[in-house]
Amino acid sequence: IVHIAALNKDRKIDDYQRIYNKIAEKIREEDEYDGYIGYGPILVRLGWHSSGTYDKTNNSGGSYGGTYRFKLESSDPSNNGLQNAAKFLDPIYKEFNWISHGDLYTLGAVCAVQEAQGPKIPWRPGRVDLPETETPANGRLPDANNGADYVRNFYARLRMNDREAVALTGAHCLGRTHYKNSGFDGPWGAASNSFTNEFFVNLLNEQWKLEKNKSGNYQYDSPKGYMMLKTDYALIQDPSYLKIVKEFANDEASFFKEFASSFQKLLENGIDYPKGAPQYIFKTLDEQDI
Ligand code: HEM
Ligand SMILES: CCOC(=O)c1cnc2ccccc2c1N
Repeated sequence: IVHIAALNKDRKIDDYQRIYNKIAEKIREEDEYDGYIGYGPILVRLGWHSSGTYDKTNNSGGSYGGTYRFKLESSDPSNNGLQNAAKFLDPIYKEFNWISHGDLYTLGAVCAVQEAQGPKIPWRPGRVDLPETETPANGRLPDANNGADYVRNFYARLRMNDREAVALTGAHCLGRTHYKNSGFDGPWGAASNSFTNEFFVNLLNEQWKLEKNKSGNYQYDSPKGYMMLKTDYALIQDPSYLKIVKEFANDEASFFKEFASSFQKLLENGIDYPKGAPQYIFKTLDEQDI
C-alpha cells in the first residue's frame, strides 16, 4: 500500500495556523472538561490512536486516511472515550472542511502538545480521506496488561526503537485513565495538563505496588495516588528501557527533543511526502500574544 501526501498549492501556513489557533482557543475556553484537565490530553490520544493502527509489514493503517471517522474504528474498545475528542473537533471541521480528517486529527494532537508547554512538533499536511473500505480492523492498538517484550514488539510494528518507544510513552504525563473507558483508574488528583518529564520522574521516585483493581485489571499504585499501567512500569523493569527513563528523568530537554521527532514520525507513519512538501512549525497562542 502506498499513501502519497497531496500537495495543496492554495493552502499556506496561515491557513493551518488559523485552524491551530481555533483548536488552541477552544482548549483554553473549555477548560472545565474532565475535572479541569481540559481537552488537551484526549486530543493527543486521538492523534496517537489514529496513527497507532499503522503496520509496517504492509504499510497499512496509520493517520493518512482519517478512517477513525468511520464506526468500525471509532467503536474499537481501545478507542473508548475518544468520541469526546472527535466531538470537540467537529465544529472546527465544519468551519474548515477543506482539511482532511487525518490532517485535522494530527494537527489537533500537535496543537495540544504545544499548548501544554511541550516541544514544537513539526507537522506536514497532505493526508487524504480514504473510503470506509480502507478502515483497519480493531485490535491494532496496544493492550496495557503486558510487559517489556510486548511493548518492544508493539512499537517495532510502528518502526519505533527503544528510545522512541520510551519517549512516546512519556505522553502519559498528560491526562489520566478513566475506569469506564479502559478499566483503569487514576492518577487521582495528580492528573496534569502540562507536558513535562514528570512521568519518568514518578516512575523512578515513587513506591509502586501492583494491585488488582475492581475490574480485575492489574495496575501499579503509589501512596501519593499516582498510578502506572503494566506497560508503563515495564519501562523500569527492562534494563535498556530503564537507562533511557533515567536519561529523560534527569534531562527534560533531551526528552523533549526525542519526543518531538518520535511523535512526528508516529503521526506520519505510512505516508510518502514528495520532494518540496512543506513542513510547518506552528506558533503557540502565547507566542502570538493571543
Ligand atoms: C503501550 C502503549 C500504550 C498503552 C498500552 C496505553 C494505554 C493507555 C490507557 C489504558 C489510557 C487510559 C484511557 C482512558 O481510560 O481514558 C491511556 C491514556 C492516554 N494515553 Fe496512552 N497508552 C500507550 C501509549 C501512548 C502513546 C504512544 C501516547 C502518545 C504519544 C499516549 C497518550 C495518552 C494520553 C495523552 C492519555 C490520556 C488521555 C485522557 O486523559 O483522556 N499513550 N493510555
Ligand atoms: C505525571 C503523573 O501521571 C502519571 O504518572 C501517569 C501514568 N500513567 C498513565 C497512563 C495512562 C494515562 C495517564 C497516565 C498518567 N497520568
